[in-house]
Amino acid sequence: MPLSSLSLCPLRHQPPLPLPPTSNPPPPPSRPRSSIPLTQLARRRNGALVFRPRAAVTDDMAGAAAAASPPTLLEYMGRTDAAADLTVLVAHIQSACKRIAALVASPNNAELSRAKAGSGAVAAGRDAPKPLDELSNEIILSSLQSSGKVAVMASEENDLPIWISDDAPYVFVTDPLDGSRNIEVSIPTGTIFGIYNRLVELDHLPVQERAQLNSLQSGTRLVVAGYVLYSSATILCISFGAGTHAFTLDHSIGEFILTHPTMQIPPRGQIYSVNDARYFDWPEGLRKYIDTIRQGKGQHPKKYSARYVCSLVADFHRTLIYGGVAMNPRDHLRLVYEANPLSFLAEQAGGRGSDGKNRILSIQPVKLHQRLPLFLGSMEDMLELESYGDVQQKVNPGYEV
Ligand SMILES: O=P(O)(O)OC[C@H]1O[C@](O)(COP(=O)(O)O)[C@@H](O)[C@@H]1O
Repeated sequence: MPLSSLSLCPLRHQPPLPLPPTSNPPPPPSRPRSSIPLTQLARRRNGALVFRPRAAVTDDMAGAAAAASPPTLLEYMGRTDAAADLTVLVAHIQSACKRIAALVASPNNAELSRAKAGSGAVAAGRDAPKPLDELSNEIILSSLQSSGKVAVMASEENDLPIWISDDAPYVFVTDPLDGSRNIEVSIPTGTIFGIYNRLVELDHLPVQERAQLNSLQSGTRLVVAGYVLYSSATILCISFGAGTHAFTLDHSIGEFILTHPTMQIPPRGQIYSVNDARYFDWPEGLRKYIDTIRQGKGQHPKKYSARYVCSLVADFHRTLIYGGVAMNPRDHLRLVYEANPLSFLAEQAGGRGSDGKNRILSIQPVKLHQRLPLFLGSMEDMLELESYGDVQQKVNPGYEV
């Protein structure tokens, strides 16, 4: 079924846009994995697996390289005790994200954005969904439908959760394309998602109520959390509740390959990430914290550096690898499909996700699109930040840029 003809989702912004012709390229011809031997594996100090070119290749070396090849995402799942249903679902999610990766890199993006601007949607402001948000949402919904494994999808792009199937085992929450306001200047974007078990005890309820309550599960009940970063590399980072692992899309074989097994956020980093144009709207505690670490007068006696992409997945991904804190102090980000999955990944990597006061995962969602401040990062940096007490930005006038 063509995505553009989907009609069962109550999209906030109708009509659905046609997919650009280059959004779904045929997968590259697959190559036997044993033919990777032009590279050899090495491990970086931060734990990432990297490939180094080989000078010459013999059959023995090819065999050894095949044996040492890091697994694809599905091979990895096959080696764990992942449920078959979950593997099917993850296979569909990764396919959807490969399509979104192609979409965000498509030369048709500018044209799509101009078409939308011409339709008057710009008047809805900087937070108005962009065409690619809607297309990404359709791509994900369509793959969940064909997986047969999802009962309900709750998305940033839909006012209400969409009931898909009565008997399917999982609940899927997602921000299909975060950071899309940056798309015209090719800044990284990302998909965020979480998977819960369907609550069978709610099966007797009317469908809308069932859909809502299934989607409002506490983050502590997440079965899987993940994001896909669309940047110079396309990286799928995922946790099944036993560590956080990242897989990098190898375009030559069309597969996500394990590159960052069992990630650990350094207990302390030296980077803070925040939109500090908001400095004068910040509360005293947050200003003091930033002033202190900038000068190297905090618990860590080094001057901190600033990095801020303004794309949550990119800022979080950097923080996961280098450590430090990624801050969104105003109540702007969404608990259910942004803060919860990212906090789960942070915790599984030894870090912390908080709203400045409380652990994110212990906040019970009461509304699907509930917003809150979000702080993610290294354990020691997070505890130091929270010790300032007053770090949530209450003044939130809405910003034009
Ligand atoms: O404007 P601010 O306060 O810097 O907020 C930026 C944050 O908002 C986001 O763009 C998300 O906003 P949307 O959910 O409206 O796309 C994040 O990617 C980013 O971290």
